[in-house]
Amino acid sequence: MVTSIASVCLSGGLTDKIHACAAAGFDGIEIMDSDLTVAHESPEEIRALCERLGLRIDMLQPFRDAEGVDEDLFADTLRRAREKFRTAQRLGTDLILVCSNAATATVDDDAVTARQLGELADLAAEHGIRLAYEALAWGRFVNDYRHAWRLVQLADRPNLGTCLDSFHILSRGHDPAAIEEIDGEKIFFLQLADAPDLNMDVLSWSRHHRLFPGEGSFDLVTFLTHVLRAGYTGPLSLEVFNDTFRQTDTGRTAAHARRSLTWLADRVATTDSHDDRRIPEAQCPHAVDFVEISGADLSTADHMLEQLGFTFRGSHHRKPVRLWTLGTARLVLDEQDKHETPHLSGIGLSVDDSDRASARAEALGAPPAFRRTHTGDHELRAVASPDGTQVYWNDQPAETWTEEFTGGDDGDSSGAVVDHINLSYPWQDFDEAVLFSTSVLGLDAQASSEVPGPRGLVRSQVMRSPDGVVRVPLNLAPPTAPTPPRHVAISCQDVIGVAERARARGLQFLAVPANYYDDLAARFALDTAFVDRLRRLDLLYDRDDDGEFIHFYTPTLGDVFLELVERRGHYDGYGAPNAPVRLAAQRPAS
Ligand SMILES: O=C(O)c1ccc(O)c(O)c1
Ligand SMILES: [Mg+2]
Repeated sequence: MVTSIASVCLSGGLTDKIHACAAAGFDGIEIMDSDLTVAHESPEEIRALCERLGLRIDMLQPFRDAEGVDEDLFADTLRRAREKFRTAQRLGTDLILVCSNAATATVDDDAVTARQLGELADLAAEHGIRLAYEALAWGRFVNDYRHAWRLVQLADRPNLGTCLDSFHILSRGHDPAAIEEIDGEKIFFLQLADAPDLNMDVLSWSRHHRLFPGEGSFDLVTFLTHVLRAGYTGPLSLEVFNDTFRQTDTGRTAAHARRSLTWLADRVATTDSHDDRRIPEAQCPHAVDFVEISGADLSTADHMLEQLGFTFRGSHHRKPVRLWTLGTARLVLDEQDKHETPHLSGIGLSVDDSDRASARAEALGAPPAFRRTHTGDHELRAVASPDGTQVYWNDQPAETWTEEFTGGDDGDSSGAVVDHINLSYPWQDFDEAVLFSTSVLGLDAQASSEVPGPRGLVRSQVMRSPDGVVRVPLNLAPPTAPTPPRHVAISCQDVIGVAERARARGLQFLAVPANYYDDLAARFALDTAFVDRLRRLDLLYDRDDDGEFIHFYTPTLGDVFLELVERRGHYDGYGAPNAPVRLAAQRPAS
C-alpha cells in the first residue's frame, strides 16, 4: 500500500505538516496551494525538505474554476494555469488536481467543457504536467464522478485523467459501483475521507466535518474495493477537511490519520483478498475481565464497594492492590502510585488470543502500555488508549490472575456483571478514540447522540462488541468544560435491593432533584408508590418498547464513580434521558 495525505488534514505551517507526515510513515503528500501560498519557504525549499525526509510530493491542488466558462474567462484560466504549472515544476511534482467549476461556470455544454479541459491539458503537457479532474459534490454543472469521467474521455488526452474523492461520491449517494467501468490507468489520483451522517448542505459538510476512514458512516471498504478492482495502483490518500484536526497536535493527528489507512487497507484485504495488506485480525472481546481503579489512597473506595455489597476477595501477595467482586464484575483497586487521585486506569478484556490482539495494536501504531510486574505474576498484554486508560487482553480464565489475591472471602454467584464502561475525552481526542476502539479493540460504533450538560452539550458515542456484551460509551466533553469523570456500570438482578442495603449501610447516592420525579410521573404514568420508592432512594428510571431500566450513581471519588443498573425485559439503552440529571448533579460547585 502506498499512502499519501493532503496537507489540509493537519494543523501548523507547511513544514510542520511535512515533518509530521514523514514521521507518521506516509509515503507522499498532496500540497494544498493555500498552504504553499502562506509558507515562507520557496517551492524548491519545500521540495528539498520532502526529498530529505523521503516524502514524495504527489500532487499540487486544487486548481479551481477552470472549465465551462466563456472564451474571455477561459483565456484567463490558461494564464492562471501557466503560473501554477511552473509552481508544480518547481515543487517537483507532475500532477495537479483540477476540481470542477463551482463558481464561474456559465456554459453547460459537455462539448465546450471537454474542449476546454483538452486545451488546458495540452498546455499542461508543454510543462510535463498531468491533470486529475475531480467532480466536486457542489460543482455548478459537473458534480458527479461519472460525468467527470465522460468529460475526460471526450477530451481524450494522455495527460488528463480523473481524481476520485470518496466524499464527493458518497455524500451525494452516487453508486460507486460504476467506478469499475473507469480505466484504472485513467484514475490519476484517489482521495479518501469518511464523514458522519449529517443532514446539511454538502459544501459545509465537506469543509468542516470530514473524518478519517473508520470514524464516520461511509462504506469506504466497498468504495475502495471498487477502485482497486478498476485497476487503480496509485496512492491511497487522505483528504480530510475537519475543524478539529486543523487545531489538534500535528504529529498526533498524522499518526492517527496513518492508522486509519492501515485499518481500511486491512478491511479491504479481508473482503477482497489483497492478502499482502493483512495485519492480525481484530480480537473482538467477549467479556470484561476486570476494571482497575488507581489512586494513592483507595480506602474510601473499599468502603463504598462494601456498602454496595461487593465481596472483598483479598490483597495481592506482592503489591498494594486489592480485588473486589460482585458476581463476575471484578474491580481491582491499585494503590501503587502514591501521587494519583482515584481514577479509572485500566480495563481488562477477555479475548481468544491476546498475542494477536497485541500484534494488531502494534501494526496499527497504538502505544503499548507497560506494567510493573514481578516475576511470577500473570502477565497481560496491554495498550494505552488515547485517553491514557490501559487496555489489557486476557485469553486465560480470570482465575489465572485472581489467584494472586489472598486473604479475602469467596465471591457470590449473583449474576452481576460489568454492564458498560464510560470513558470521557476532551473534544480534540474524540475521533481518535472512536478509531482506536474500532480498529484496535474490535468494537463497533453505534449511532451517536447529544446530551445537554450544565457546561455545554456532551456527545456520546457507544462502542460495543458485535454481541453487545462489551459496551464502552465514549463521552465528548464540550471544549470549555473539564472532562467529566469516567465511570463503570455494574448490572445486577435487583438494583432496588442493592440500593436499599447500601443506603442502610450509610451510602449516599448522587442526589436526584424532586422535580425529576414529578416529570417521571408525568412521562410514564407510573404507580405512585413506585415513584415514591425511586425518589426515596435517588433511583433513576427509563422505559422504552423493549423494557425498563433502573439505575443509580455513587458519589464521585476523585475522577471516577460507579453506577448500578438493572435491565428489565430487553432494554438495551443507557438511560440517556437521565444523563442530563446526572451531569447537572455532578457539576462541581462554583
Ligand atoms: O472544498 C474544496 O474546495 C475542495 C478542494 C479540493 C478538493 O479535492 C476537494 O475535495 C474539495
Ligand atoms: Mg478532493
